[in-house]
Amino acid sequence: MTDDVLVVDSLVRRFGDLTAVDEVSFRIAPGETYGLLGPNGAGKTTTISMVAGLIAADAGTVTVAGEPMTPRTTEPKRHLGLVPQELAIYPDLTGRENLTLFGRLQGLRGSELRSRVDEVLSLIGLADRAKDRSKEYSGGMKRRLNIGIGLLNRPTLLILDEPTVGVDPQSRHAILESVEALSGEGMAVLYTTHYMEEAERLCDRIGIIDSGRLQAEGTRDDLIRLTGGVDTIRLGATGGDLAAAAEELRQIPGVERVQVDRRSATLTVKDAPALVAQVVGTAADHGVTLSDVEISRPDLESVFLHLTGKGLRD
Ligand SMILES: Nc1ncnc2c1ncn2[C@@H]1O[C@H](COP(=O)(O)OP(=O)(O)OP(=O)(O)O)[C@@H](O)[C@H]1O
Repeated sequence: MTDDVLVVDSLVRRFGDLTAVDEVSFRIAPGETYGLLGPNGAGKTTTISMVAGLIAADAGTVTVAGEPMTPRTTEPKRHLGLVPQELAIYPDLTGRENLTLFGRLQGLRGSELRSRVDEVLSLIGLADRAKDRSKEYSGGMKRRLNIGIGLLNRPTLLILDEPTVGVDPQSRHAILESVEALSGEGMAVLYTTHYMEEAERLCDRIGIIDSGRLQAEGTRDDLIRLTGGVDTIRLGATGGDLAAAAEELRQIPGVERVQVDRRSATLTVKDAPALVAQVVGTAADHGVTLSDVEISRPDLESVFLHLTGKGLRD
């Protein structure tokens, strides 16, 4: 027995000679946001299409809320809210009318339908535009309405397929905030993206997917550790005795290496934000005048590069 909302076990899907999804396994617990992070063509949409029971798997299983999911099963689909990449809204209907129509299709009626539509409109930040036809909405507002449709049935598991692609910054912000709010209410979320910033901000755990295979999985910090990643602090100097300062910088606990040239020192350290004040203070004690201080830390882009030898946006 498991309490996990979603269990994906050794999922495989082929298209002709291409194995689009190759032995992918992961789990999502209640209230957890799980990100599938990978470039275009990595297999994200194909994976979630099997999770949502839209297409059949060639091998492997999907279990939603304890029940097996296949294209033929209906019961586990009640627990799902699927927000596809493509918009599935009626442009001539208002936001409210769209939600009401889809709510009816899902079996909601009367006052229950009206109150759920109101709740969803406020969740997606469209309450004040509810009476406008959706064709008058910005691209981002249309996407938010698309997400709203996926929320009507109060899903246990919400699946969002690259929900912020091509949206304006304001709508992107609103979408990310809604996902955080839903997750805060205990909803499990499966979120696909090729934006590492979104995976870092939203996801409790992240699966890095490329060429149909899950290359690695874990929290952001777990994944960063895979790179053997260390931080760097770079000091740019316009004057003072950098070499003498470097001798002392090497003695600071947590500083692993210091490389010095005429105008700069680069420190390899364990935790740059925790050490930067002491580093700057030590340099100042040696009369070093700093022109700039730069911290860099490995991110999920570095992890992807480490695992696959290429960038996320190649
Ligand atoms: N119906 C299909 N027939 C043939 N090949 C397909 C089909 N659907 C997907 N593929 C291929 O499977 C691979 C994975 O595609 P998929 O759409 O799952 O990737 P993705 O990570 O979601 O990328 P994107 O964000 O571009 O959709 C790609 O090489 C794609 O061309």
